[in-house]
Amino acid sequence: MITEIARAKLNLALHVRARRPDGYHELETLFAFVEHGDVLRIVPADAPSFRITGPFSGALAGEGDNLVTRAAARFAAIFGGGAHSIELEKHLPVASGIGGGSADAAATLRALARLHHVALDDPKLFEIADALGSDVPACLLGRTAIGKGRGEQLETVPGMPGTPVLLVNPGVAVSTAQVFARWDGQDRGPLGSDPLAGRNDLESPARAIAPVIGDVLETLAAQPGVTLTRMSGSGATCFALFESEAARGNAAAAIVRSVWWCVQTRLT
Ligand SMILES: C[C@](O)(CO)[C@H](O)COP(=O)(O)OP(=O)(O)OC[C@H]1O[C@@H](n2ccc(N)nc2=O)[C@H](O)[C@@H]1O
Ligand SMILES: Nc1ncnc2c1ncn2[C@@H]1O[C@H](COP(=O)(O)OP(=O)(O)OP(=O)(O)O)[C@@H](O)[C@H]1O
Repeated sequence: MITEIARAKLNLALHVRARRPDGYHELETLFAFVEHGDVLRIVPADAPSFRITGPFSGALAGEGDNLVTRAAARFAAIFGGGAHSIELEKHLPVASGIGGGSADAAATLRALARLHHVALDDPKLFEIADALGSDVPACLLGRTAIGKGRGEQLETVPGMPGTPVLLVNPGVAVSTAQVFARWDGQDRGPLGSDPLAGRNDLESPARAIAPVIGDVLETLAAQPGVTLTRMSGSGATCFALFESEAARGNAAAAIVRSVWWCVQTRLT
């Protein structure tokens, strides 16, 4: 059995530069990953099977299609390898800006590659990832990186491993396509030499759809020891970086009294 962690993705900064004729947007983003994530278990089997367990399995129960099974089908079409029994233990909220589905698809590709002796840097794996979604190549790479284009042009950069992080989601699912559609079309400039001094251009359109995001950001920014507060991706999950684990713990204790999903983790 192969086990892979599908780590949550954060956009430490996300600059939207242009709307493209194909309906996508040109981005400049700083991708980072945290320790917390979904868990994927894959074992070769006589017949294919797929089951979802874990605290957020219910949100996906009614959907016949899943990025995990799509990734497995595309892997099989290119590399072969037969049937598998797959379990996805869902810990990340769905449609929440931290790339849960993308991380699951990437973890599926990594697990199958390990099982069938395909090199993790095989360009065909990246082609499969690219076809599955804009965030999947970054999740396959799984390292701190600047992303350009649709998000698939990646350049690794030094990360800040071990930095204490608090993830907070107010329990509102936000559609990525709807948030991009509300972007006002104004280019506010590139990522600078310090991307952490940047911004998330999807924050304003996401807040128009889910105003509670403003409350989350305000609550996080008010916590002692916070060094950065921002929304990730198209929302609604927001994150805060802290100067110490103690400061993060105190913030989590204050926030956990609300009904918001709140997880203490670290950057990888
Ligand atoms: C917001 C981010 O999470 C930032 O990392 C990504 O840009 C979104 O990545 P994703 O969920 O993997 O996105 P996809 O599944 O490729 O696209 C979902 C929808 O988001 C919009 N989309 C996505 C990526 C992009 N660069 N421009 C877009 O306009 C499109 O309407 C698309 O139909
Ligand atoms: N394994 C999966 N986990 C979560 N969502 C999935 C999965 N497979 C398919 N989906 C579909 O993908 C949609 C987006 O889910 P996901 O959790 O990846 O969004 P997200 O966190 O907003 O991603 P991003 O940050 O890439 O925009 C869901 O509404 C769901 O219908």
